[in-house]
Amino acid sequence: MTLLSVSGLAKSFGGLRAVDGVDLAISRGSVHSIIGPNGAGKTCLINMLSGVYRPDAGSIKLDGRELAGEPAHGFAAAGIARTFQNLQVFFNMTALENVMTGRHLHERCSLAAALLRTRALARAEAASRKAARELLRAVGLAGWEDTPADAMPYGALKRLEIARALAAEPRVLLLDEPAAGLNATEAREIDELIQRVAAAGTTIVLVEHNMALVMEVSDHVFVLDHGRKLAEGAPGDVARDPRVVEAYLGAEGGAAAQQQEAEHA
Ligand SMILES: Nc1ncnc2c1ncn2[C@@H]1O[C@H](COP(=O)(O)OP(=O)(O)OP(=O)(O)O)[C@@H](O)[C@H]1O
Repeated sequence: MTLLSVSGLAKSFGGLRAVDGVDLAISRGSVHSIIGPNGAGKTCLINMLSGVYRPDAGSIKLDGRELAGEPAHGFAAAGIARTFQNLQVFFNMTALENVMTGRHLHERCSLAAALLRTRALARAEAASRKAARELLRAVGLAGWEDTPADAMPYGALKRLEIARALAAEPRVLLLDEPAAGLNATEAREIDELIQRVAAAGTTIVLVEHNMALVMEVSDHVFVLDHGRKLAEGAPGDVARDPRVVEAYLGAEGGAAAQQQEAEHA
C-alpha cells in the first residue's frame, strides 16, 4: 500500500529543470531507491520531499495528506526525517546529545516546566536520554555516547546522523548518500542498518551511488536522468535495462549488479 505518493513534482533553477514532472508511489515499509548520474536531480528531489525546497508544481502526499508547500518543520511533524549528503551533526556536542536533539518533536514540556526545572521535565529528559542510548546501540555506536562528535571517525558520524534522524520516530526516512566516503566494510554496515530499519517498519527513500548497496537493499529502484524518470522497477530489472546501463551504470556497473543479483538468486 502506498504511503508516500508524489505526482508531477517539478523544480527549476533559472532555466534549468532540475526535477521535471516526477511521479513516485512509495510503499509502506519498503526501501525505495533513487539513482541517477551526477546532476540528475536526486538531492533536489529529496529536498522537496523534506520541505527544504518548495516545489514549483506537483503534489507530495503522505498517507493522503498534502504536504507540498509546507515548510520543513511541517514535513518533520508529519513524519518525514532525513539525513544529508554533507554531514549535519553538531560537532560541539557528544554523540548522545546529537541524538537527543532529534527527539525534540516527541518532547512535551511547557515553558513553565522548563523554567522551573520540574520533575516532569527531569522525567522527560531521562526518557529522552534512554531512547537516545538505545538508538546509538541500534546503529552500532554503543560505547560512543559521551564522545564529542568532533572526535568521531567519519563512518561513525554517518551512523550518528541516521540515529539522530531515527530519534524523530519518522514514518519515512530519507537517506541522501549514506555510504558516500565509506570503505567496503562500513558500507556493508550501513547496508545491514538500512535493512534492520526497514524491517522495523520505517519506509526508506535512499539516494545512493554505491550500486552494490542499492541492489542489495532496495525493493524498488527509480532512475532519474536530467530531472525525469528514465526507468523504474525491481533492482534486477533496472540493472538489466539497456537505457540505464548506458546512462548511468556503465557496462562495468551493470555487470556487477547482475553478478550481485545472480549471487542472491
Ligand atoms: N539551489 C540550487 N540552485 C541552483 N541550481 C541548483 C540548486 N540545487 C540544485 N541545482 C542544480 O540542479 C541540478 C540537479 O542537482 P542535484 O544536486 O539535485 O543533482 P544530484 O542528482 O543530487 O547530483 P549528485 O549525484 O552529484 O549529488 C544540478 O544541475 C544542480 O546544479
